[in-house]
Amino acid sequence: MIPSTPASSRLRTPLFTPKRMPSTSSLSSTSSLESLSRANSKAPSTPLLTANKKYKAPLSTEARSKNLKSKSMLAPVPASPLNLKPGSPTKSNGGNSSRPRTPVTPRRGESPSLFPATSEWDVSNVDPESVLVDFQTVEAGDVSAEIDEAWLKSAQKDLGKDDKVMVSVRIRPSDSTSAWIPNQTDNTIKLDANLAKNPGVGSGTSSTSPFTFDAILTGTPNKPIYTTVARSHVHAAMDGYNAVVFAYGQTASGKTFTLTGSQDEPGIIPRAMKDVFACIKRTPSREYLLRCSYLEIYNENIHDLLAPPSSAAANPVQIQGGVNGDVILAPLREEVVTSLKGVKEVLKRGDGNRRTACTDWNDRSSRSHSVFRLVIESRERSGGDDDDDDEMQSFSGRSTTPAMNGRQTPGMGGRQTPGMNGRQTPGPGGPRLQARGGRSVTTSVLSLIDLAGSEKATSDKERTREGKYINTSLLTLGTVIGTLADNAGKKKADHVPFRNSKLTRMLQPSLSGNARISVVCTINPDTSAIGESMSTLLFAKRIKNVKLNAQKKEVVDTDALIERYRKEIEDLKSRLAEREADAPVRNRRLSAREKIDESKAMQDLNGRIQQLTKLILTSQSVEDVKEGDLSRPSSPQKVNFDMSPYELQQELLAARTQLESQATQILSLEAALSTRPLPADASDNEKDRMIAEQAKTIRELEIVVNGYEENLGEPLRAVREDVEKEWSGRLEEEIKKREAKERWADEVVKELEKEKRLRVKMEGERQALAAFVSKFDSLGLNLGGMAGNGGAGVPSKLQPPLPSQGGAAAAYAAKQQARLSAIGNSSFASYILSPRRTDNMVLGDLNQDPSSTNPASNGTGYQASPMRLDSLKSQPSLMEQVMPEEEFGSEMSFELDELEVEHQLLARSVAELPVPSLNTANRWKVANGFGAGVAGGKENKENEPTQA
Ligand SMILES: Nc1ncnc2c1ncn2[C@@H]1O[C@H](COP(=O)(O)OP(=O)(O)OP(=O)(O)O)[C@@H](O)[C@H]1O
Repeated sequence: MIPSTPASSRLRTPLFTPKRMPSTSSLSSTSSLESLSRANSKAPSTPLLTANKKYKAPLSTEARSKNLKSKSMLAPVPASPLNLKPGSPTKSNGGNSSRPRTPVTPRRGESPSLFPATSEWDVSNVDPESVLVDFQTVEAGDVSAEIDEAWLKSAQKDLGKDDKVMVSVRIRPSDSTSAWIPNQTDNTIKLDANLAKNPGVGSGTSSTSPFTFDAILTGTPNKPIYTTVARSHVHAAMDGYNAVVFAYGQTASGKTFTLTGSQDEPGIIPRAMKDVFACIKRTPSREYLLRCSYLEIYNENIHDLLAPPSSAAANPVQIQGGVNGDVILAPLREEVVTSLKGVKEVLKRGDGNRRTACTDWNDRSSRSHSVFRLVIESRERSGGDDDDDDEMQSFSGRSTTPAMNGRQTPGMGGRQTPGMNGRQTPGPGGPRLQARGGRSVTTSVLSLIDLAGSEKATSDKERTREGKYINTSLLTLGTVIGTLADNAGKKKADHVPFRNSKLTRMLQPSLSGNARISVVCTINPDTSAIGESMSTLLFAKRIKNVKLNAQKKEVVDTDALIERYRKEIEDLKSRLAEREADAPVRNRRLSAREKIDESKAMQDLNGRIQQLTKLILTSQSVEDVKEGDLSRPSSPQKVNFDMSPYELQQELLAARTQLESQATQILSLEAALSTRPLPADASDNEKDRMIAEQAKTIRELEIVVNGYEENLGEPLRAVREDVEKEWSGRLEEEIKKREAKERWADEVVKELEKEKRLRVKMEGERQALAAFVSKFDSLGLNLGGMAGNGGAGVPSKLQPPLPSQGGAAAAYAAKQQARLSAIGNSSFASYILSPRRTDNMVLGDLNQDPSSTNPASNGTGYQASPMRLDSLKSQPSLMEQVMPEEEFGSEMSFELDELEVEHQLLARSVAELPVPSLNTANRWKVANGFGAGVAGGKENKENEPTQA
């Protein structure tokens, strides 16, 4: 699309000459490669015009003189001032305001004859069989003289074997000091250390470590570039492998110069075409069908550069998913070429359509990614035997020979893509050349790609918009390459975002591995471009790690094979029938040994028939797989409703074809099944053989299943390890907790035992005490009667109370009570001897009313000793009591101060006995707690020594 010129621009004097292709007339008269190169080369820039361009490094003297030379060879530019090419000022030089807007190279229109609505070479209009190229049809002038036998031999060895992308770096010549130090001996390149240190010049990177690639190339000549980076790939394509060569680098670094070249320095594309014809010339055994297409990706739209402008604009090329990961581009014109001249015309037409424009950095900057594709199909040359077959073939379709089940074998692409005008356009990779007479067809695609260069924002809005699309798609390419390299390095299968841009989507099959790839990374050596060059080198380093595994694509002539097998089966069957018919007569004459031999021969015949039947089925399956893997059942795919109606239609078509194919496969399997059962009279040998076969199949299946389990087991093992780790941690924790509890339980048990011992001891003491008390009670002394005081009055030291019957027990209880209260009420001792538990032997008994009518009283008002003893005895044993939870101090003593009690008792038993010692008396008083008044310290004081 030609951008409309803004009103402001229209007012200005048109001071520029659009950089466009020379007119057709100026080129059509020549057929030499030089004229092609000239046509494809960009208009050379004069030093004057490029002097103040950013990144537009002055070219070497050699390059400049060559450019000037090529300029002089182009169509003469009139001296009119209107036609003078203006300089492209830098932004600082006024930028947009002073520079007239440079339109994109006009698409078509200027030379309508270049863009015919239809072409006689359009593949849909020609019979492939009539446009084959072989060693006889190639003209001598079309071949490159550079291929010699020695090179061919060495190239053959490596074709398709390299599983890595070939990465080369080309440094554009420059008059200014180069920031990079190349070493062509060890193929390394590194940043000049002085520049890296200088932050004003460098890109901010301090890395001076060298990058190593497959080749480091310098200088202007394109021949060594082609020989090093592209020739082996072109030959691989001729040998049946897909091959891709592309140039990557910042704007104005020399990508187009490398791919297309100039008149004096033809680039990779023209040289590759010469090599293609040279290869054909050197291969007399094969015949070729060559067809080319040319497209560009501009602002994320794909334009067919060979299609008529009107239809191309109305029908942008769509990318569709093909079978086996292929992509189908439709509608895309493919033109058959039979000579170098034909290729040149196609290229010329396509180049005329390419969008280039003058930018701040490049007079003729590619504003799009351009892809030139050559589909190469070849097969063994016919010896003439199958010429009759040729007549049976329709030029646009496949063999009409019905296959075994009467089915029509689908084409390799599995479907025919309707073209723009309803014509049938095969997708790329869909062979037009038919495998026939047992001769298989090899198909490959050679893609030569000139990427647009990454660039910074320019002063022109349109250029900036284009730049954004360019940078975004290059960024996606970088991401895709990065992920592929990562996947290859770490053996991962991360999602690769091929669909994020048209470029990566189109390159998907190749980048996924099914192509030999060579990348030329072009760099501008200027110090001002260190950052961009560094990023180009990093891209180059990443793509080096992408793994490839290019496979030859071969289509065998299954129909011919099947026909041959069928004939042989018929022949064998008739021989078998003959033998069986005269078997009864013959068998009579045969010896036993001959009969065995005869039976063996029959078995062999049967075996061969079965083998051939199997082969027929296998050939058909192979064909199905090769022709689009349609026979293999696949899980239903999700329908992407974002697809255009056209794409959906294609999907529908593909699905229908797949259904048909599956139906066919069912038929084949049924046929196979019907041949399986053994005949009733099958010999033991035959049965053994079949059993052995089945056993083998089972073994194979077991191997597959084991392998599957191992693979599947891997993630499970990882999960199990994680779980084990987690649970072993928990288990340890639990064990620790349990041990702590056990320790605690041990301690509790020990404490309980201690407690038990204590209780036993206490019980012993209690019983001893009871015995002691009963002993004193049995003396019959009136300990509680206070006889010495006349039976009344308060006891004093001078008149201590006389011992009374049961008094010892009371005295003891009182003493214990006093002791325990000192220890604390909550103690075990207070619990044992608390009033609650000794209701009938309270201390207050000593002061009990003598007139008490208590039947237990002995008339003195005090409980009889036996009663108290009984009461004491009626106390539950300590051993039977509930264990108190508190821990009792070990310092608790229940020992009875027997001596003292005895002493007191003796003192009381005789009224006039000498007064007990002061200390003893005091202790006794306190211990016996003579009522509130008696116990009070005051009253005690009154009764103390003064009274004495
Ligand atoms: N190796 C070289 N020897 C001589 N001249 C060169 C070389 N490489 C590039 N040039 C010149 O430098 C200029 C820019 O090169 P070219 O157009 O190939 O860059 P590009 O990378 O394709 O830029 P863009 O991405 O903008 O299209 C052209 O005039 C070209 O002739």
